[in-house]
Amino acid sequence: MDQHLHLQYEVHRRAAGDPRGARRAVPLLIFRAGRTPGSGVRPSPMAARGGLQGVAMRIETHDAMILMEDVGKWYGDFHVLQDINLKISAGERIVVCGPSGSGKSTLIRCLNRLEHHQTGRIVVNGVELTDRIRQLSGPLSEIGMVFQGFNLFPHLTILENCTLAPLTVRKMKRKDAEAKAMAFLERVKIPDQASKYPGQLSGGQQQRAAIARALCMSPKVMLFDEPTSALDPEMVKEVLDTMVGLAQDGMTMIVVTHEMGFARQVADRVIFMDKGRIVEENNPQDFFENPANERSKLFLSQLLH
Ligand SMILES: Nc1ncnc2c1ncn2[C@@H]1O[C@H](COP(=O)(O)OP(=O)(O)OP(=O)(O)O)[C@@H](O)[C@H]1O
Repeated sequence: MDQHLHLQYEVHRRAAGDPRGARRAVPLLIFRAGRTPGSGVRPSPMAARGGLQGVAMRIETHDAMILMEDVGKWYGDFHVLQDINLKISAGERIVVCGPSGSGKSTLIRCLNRLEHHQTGRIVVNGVELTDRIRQLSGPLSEIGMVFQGFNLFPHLTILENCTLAPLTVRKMKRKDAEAKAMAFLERVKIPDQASKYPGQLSGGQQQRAAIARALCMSPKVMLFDEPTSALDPEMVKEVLDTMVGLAQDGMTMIVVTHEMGFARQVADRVIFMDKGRIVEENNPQDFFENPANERSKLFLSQLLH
């Protein structure tokens, strides 16, 4: 489970000291949300000084919302992602599956800078993710992520969880942010939980609140990392139904899940990973009925037993 929920605050500042004025750089300064109850939101020391942490430059990727080219990543000596090549268009629904430890979470965490790749290139929404961009910010803040463990702020109400980023990152007026949050809480069918704290909700309700919170930032793409694995079986359906609704609305989605029924119903493509590689990329019908890879066949047969 991810313990590090960061919110990114974007501060636009003209690049200082560029005598030619040719590089219209937009420094992206990152603040970190307080992680202890009551600590509120504080800028990192560097951000408080107005320091430069990263420079984003728009890259033309044609119709690709997400582009991964020969991406590699290591944890120490362990090669966790190898030769990852992936192109995802706006509106596509991708399900990523594979055995435990195959690198699925790491792959999607690289897309929003919770992890850093070491080789190759990742471009998200026209922005290349370089080492200088430490976390999502600017155009990348339009990526929503939903974690297995919900990661709601426990000391904030559900409504406050949903309005925090729109108020601080998007600078929305409180009235508008709250109206938007309530609209999404209605959509995920928990408007009556708005004034409660996460600990007072069921797991399924917390996960739907987490989805509503992500939607409040008007994301262009949503990443889901095993969103139902921590839920009791009776709560899985309510979360999957919410995700199916999002898919039907045309949201670009990358979903790491073992819920193969969801994959069959929703996915445009299924990506199967093994030992850090994408070993099969197929439409759901072929993937489930005629998997091309021996490892996928074994994986699917084990799921059925
Ligand atoms: N921070 C880390 N440091 C070292 N190794 C890590 C780290 N995070 C993950 N790993 C290792 O990298 C491999 C891939 O992990 P990852 O979580 O991406 O796999 P996964 O396919 O999502 O697995 P699961 O289905 O069990 O969640 C695993 O062997 C894991 O132990």
